[in-house]
Amino acid sequence: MIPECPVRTSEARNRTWCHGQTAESNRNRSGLLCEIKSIIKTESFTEHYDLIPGKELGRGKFAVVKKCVKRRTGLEYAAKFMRKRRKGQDCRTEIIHEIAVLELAASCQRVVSLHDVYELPSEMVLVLEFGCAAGGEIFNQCVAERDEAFKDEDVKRLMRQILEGVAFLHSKNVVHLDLKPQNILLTSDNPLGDIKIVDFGLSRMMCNSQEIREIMGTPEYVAPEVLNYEPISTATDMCIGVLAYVMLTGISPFLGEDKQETFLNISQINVSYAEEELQRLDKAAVHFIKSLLIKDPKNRATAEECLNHPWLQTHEQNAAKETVKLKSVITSIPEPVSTGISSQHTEEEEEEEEGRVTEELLVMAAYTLGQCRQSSEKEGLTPEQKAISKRFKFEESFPALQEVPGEFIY
Ligand SMILES: Nc1ncnc2c1ncn2[C@@H]1O[C@H](COP(=O)(O)OP(=O)(O)OP(=O)(O)O)[C@@H](O)[C@H]1O
Repeated sequence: MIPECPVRTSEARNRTWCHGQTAESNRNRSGLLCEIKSIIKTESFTEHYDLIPGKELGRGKFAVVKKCVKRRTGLEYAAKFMRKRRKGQDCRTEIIHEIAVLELAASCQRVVSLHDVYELPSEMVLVLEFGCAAGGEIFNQCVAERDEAFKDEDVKRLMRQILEGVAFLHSKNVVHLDLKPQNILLTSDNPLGDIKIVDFGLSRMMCNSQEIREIMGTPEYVAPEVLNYEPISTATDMCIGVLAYVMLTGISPFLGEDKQETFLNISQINVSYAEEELQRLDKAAVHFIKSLLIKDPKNRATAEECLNHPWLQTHEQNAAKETVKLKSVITSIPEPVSTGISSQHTEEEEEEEEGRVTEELLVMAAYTLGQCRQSSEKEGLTPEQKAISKRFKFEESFPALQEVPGEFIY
């Protein structure tokens, strides 16, 4: 069952992504959507919005994102300015696709929402919600010192939300293909808010009859099949395992001394589970990561499966599941033959009984984990292989793999 992604409004829930068209006719051959519902405004952007001077929210190779205020309402937004031509190539189609994907995900609260679209002579401007992404990138906490970094409980909550967003996208056959800490924003950083997924510039629509093979992504987060030029699928997004590793430890598991070493680490799934930062973690968290850092996409856990992973269950959910299991074990035990001895329990006996039940629950939980670990080792999950990994360096950011003609200069 696809987990229901929190929706914004009932109106948003009813939005369709392809007005009067089938999904097939709205998709071109490379997995790009080509129809949008948004009205592209051609009047002057600055007539309606004031750019906040000096407030650049972010910059990618394709875009610069600036904070702005809508004159009519006084509300704040993030304006993403995207150049239409990049080194002589018309990239408008890619921008239209990004708009279409944002429209498709309009009912999912875990995805940034699109407010307005403008077309200027050389750029398109995507006016995105800002207030809900005011806490910045989760990258900042990933590179912070341990005392300022995410607590394990925070990672669990945020990871659940990321997976809700990704499961929603996958249910619509969209693969993001660039999930990394820079593309997961927070609604606030103190107190820690909720996540918003941004940047659908590399995303693609999947369809059964068509194989997509493209070289794209960011080196540390790219999946082995992308490096091997093998077909891309929703499993390609499950580099979420890398995200979980980074969020929990501050270490980028595949990062090598240079790009080649990083690629080698990825293609061999050269990842160390012996790092000190991993040793202190809940075993279920490590098992979660192991279920995703797998070479064969078919063997990786899906977003839905991840959402049901024991690590991401709340204490209450885990306890409820164990109680159900225990009840089924108890009911399967045959009734004892009556001996004529009174079966009435005293209060002390009942208390003792409860104690035994708790003990039994703990044993069952441990057994479940042990079993999972054994089976994943059988599936060929890497033993403690030596990997070259290290903490992030602020200045160290690889360019996206895709050959992008020219830098975006704004
Ligand atoms: N809605 C938003 N609110 C606040 N900041 C944002 C918002 N959207 C994007 N940003 C910031 O701007 C950065 C660049 O945006 P985005 O990733 O969409 O651009 P891009 O050119 O497609 O990037 P890349 O080259 O990494 O693919 C983000 O990493 C984020 O820090």
